[in-house]
Amino acid sequence: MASDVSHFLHITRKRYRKQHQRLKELYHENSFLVKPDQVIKNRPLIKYWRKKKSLFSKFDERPIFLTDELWYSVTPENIAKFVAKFVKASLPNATKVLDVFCGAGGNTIQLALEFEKVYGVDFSLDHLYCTYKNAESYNVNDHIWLKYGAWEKLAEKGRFAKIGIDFAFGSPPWGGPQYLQEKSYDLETSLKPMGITQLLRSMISVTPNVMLFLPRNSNLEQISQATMQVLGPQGHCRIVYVKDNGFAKGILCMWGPSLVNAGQENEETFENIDPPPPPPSKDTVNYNLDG
Ligand SMILES: C[S@@+](CC[C@H](N)C(=O)[O-])C[C@H]1O[C@@H](n2cnc3c(N)ncnc32)[C@H](O)[C@@H]1O
Repeated sequence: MASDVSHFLHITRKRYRKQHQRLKELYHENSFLVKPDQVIKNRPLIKYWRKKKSLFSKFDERPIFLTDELWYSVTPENIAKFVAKFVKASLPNATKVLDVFCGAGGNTIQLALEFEKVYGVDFSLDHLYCTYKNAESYNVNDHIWLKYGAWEKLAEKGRFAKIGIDFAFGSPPWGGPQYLQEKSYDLETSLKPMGITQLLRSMISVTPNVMLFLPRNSNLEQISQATMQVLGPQGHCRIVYVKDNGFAKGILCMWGPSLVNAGQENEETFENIDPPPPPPSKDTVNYNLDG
């Protein structure tokens, strides 16, 4: 379905004139469209180009839009699909969900395939535009509502506190591919735009059901500390290690009783995330997704 420019200009209000104009230009120039014969000049991006269909399975069928930064920061489709299906199974009555750092829409799109309304936030207009265009390629653009702005400011103003968000997801910037150079990733100083305690607090102010996608070498002690600081000594966090084709991709940290108690408590390892998992149940001990 082709959209006209008026369909996504709600990303910026008329009063943000510069951003409004920029969005119109991006649209008219079809900016950031990845062409099939594109020459990737930025060498570190070549490895992402080679596995582009793991980022968006529709790469060869439908137009996909990515900035250089998004090539390495978009959530691969099978992980995003797993997240969306896991949340749907844990919170079957949820209707409104929030993706705090929506980037290229990897998570927003999969959430929109499961839930009625997905709010996406990003402080990059180029990225919001990519989210919208990619959502169009997956025919879910009518389910998404995009908000331009820095999350810390929107949270401080309580922008999403009163609209009844059922679940909030966040894949915050890890600081580029060099995040693995730290033996133990410091979640208070390396995570952007704020440390884990502040980020969790800001998301919990919107909904009790929160999930973050974080580096696999994250300092778990800091997650425990953040949980206690924000939720008190009785607070619980569940950590799921995500592996794809045998490679650890990151961890999913979740808060809120429905997410924490779905399936088994404590830690699990998820192997090869395609095909999507069965709905979590109390009886499930480990999800073996190797097929
Ligand atoms: C790791 S990417 C998210 C990838 C996304 N989940 C996807 O699948 O495409 C992080 C995103 O957060 C955005 N971002 C960084 N700091 C932000 C802030 N303070 N407020 C809102 N968005 C921010 C960046 O522009 C980037 O698009």
